[in-house]
Amino acid sequence: MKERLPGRSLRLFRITKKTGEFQLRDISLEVFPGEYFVILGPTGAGKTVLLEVIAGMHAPDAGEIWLGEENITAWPPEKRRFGFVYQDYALFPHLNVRENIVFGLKNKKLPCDEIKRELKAVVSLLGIAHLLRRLPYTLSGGEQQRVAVARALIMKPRVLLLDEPLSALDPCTKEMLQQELKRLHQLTGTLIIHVTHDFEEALYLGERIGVIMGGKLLQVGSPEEIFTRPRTAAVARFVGAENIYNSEIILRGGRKYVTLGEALLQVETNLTGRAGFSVRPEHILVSSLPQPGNCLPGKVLAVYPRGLLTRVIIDAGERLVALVVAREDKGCTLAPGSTVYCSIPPAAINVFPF
Ligand SMILES: Nc1ncnc2c1ncn2[C@@H]1O[C@H](COP(=O)(O)OP(=O)(O)OP(=O)(O)O)[C@@H](O)[C@H]1O
Repeated sequence: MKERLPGRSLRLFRITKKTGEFQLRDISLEVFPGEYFVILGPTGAGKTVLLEVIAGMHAPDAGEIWLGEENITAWPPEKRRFGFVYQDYALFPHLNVRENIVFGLKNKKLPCDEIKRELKAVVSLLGIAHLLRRLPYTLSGGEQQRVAVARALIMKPRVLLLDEPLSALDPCTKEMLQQELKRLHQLTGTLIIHVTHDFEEALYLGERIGVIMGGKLLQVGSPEEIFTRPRTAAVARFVGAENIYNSEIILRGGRKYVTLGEALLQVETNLTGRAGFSVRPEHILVSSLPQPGNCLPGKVLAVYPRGLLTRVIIDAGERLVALVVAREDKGCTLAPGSTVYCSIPPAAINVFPF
């Protein structure tokens, strides 16, 4: 875990907010000073509503928001001094890039030379000096988003809120901007809360990730934890662990096992009784011969080549999805109807409470 920076953490205590039919439910969370925190969830999960409650655009129905030692729940957005960057950039269309960026500082009636100094710094940070005279409609999506980030950063926000800032960009620009956001965060040490539905983006950027679904914060943890140790079937499914089952935990000879079809698979867990478990497709080793350890026979149902990886659907008593690197399929014939053996190391089996 990264060393905590001095400064103020942002804490949410039991936030509830109803908008129409939808409700944010009892959300508690602490984001640490200088942290890059990603809120990850599917469409309609409540990510934007949560971000807008944090920004002060909506008052929560219940619960409190604290910044350091101050209860800011009733503070209007301008008093919070949080930056907000939208998915669609929301630049003022009639102002050029320079005017867009300095808009907030001009409103604050800062002296001209101070505005110039701040502009120069933020423009060089984002590499957009050549764009200053352009109008927003002449900019690419990536350029517009850089300008939107500059406009937020120049205000030296106490917290920077990013609402799906990369989702309208092509994959190449998106990757470049991801790297820039990481670099900007390292340089400025600003506490950032970044909302996305894209778990690869969350894995790359988040120092910690909170997964939200149906208005509930289901899990908060490091990217590694969320990716390999989801604590519910819903989170497991969302982060791409396609093999999800329920089982009784069976104790035999001092070891614990779960059942998959007819097979017993050894697991590493403190849980007892009924439990769920998930296995990521890329953690299943498919071979033509039985292997030592957790290994179950199966019949190939379907094979879908996907470039370097092949997606294999196997009937192993239960439906199993494996992703195999073509060169590493241990010479077995991956064709529908062929018999294969699936090895799943105990460490690759994520057991969670039922
Ligand atoms: N003002 C409103 N009135 C009624 N319902 C609303 C309002 N604002 C949001 N909602 C509903 O709340 C739910 C959560 O919306 P929100 O925009 O927070 O989702 P999201 O997780 O950001 O999704 P996306 O990734 O698609 O942007 C949705 O079902 C939405 O229709």
